[in-house]
Amino acid sequence: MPQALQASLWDGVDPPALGPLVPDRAHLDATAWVDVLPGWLTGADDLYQQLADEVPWRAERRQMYDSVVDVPRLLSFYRAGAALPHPVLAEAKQRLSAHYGEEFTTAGFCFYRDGGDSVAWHGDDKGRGSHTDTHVAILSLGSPRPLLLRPRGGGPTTRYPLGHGDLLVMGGACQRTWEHAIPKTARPVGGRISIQFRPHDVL
Ligand SMILES: O=C(O)CCC(=O)C(=O)O
Ligand SMILES: [Fe+2]
Repeated sequence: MPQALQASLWDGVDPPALGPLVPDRAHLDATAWVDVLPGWLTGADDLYQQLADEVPWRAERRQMYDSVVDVPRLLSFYRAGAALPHPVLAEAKQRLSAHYGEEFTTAGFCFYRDGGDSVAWHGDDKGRGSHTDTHVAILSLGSPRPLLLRPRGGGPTTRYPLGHGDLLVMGGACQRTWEHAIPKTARPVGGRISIQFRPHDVL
């Protein structure tokens, strides 16, 4: 039986639904923190497949020193005001805005097709995040992949496993004083879709 069909027989009877928004906070240091809520979104097997099939994914290429290389993941960006591909994602955006007291306006989608896809160490600091405390909320679907965090000045790496339906929110000074990454893995992993909700001018 194909994997996608099998998954939908197990889980497809339940529509996607968000549970209570009661994350656990870990303080990375005095000014940066991470909130984690495993399984915030349930019943999302069909949603994962719908997003994989229907989001207008783009493959990007970027200048890297003197060559142009493929960005190792597929991307799609829903700007402020754009209709999201499923109502439960609009609900997630609205509930995150109410909970964190800052309006999440945009949604970035990343599709990690397999363990060869990744995002290198970076902060979301091409905007307000370079000088202002803000939030970046990540909803993870599909195969589990760890999100790594490390202080910019150097120091130990912390690993947050992100599974199907899990929420992770980076807050405070996290985008300018810490870096995050999704490393490649040689393990055989399936696809993962990450949805990043960001406030105005956080990129
Ligand atoms: O895949 C993720 O959850 C993180 C993606 C990310 O850090 C970014 O697109 O800025
Ligand atoms: Fe990021």
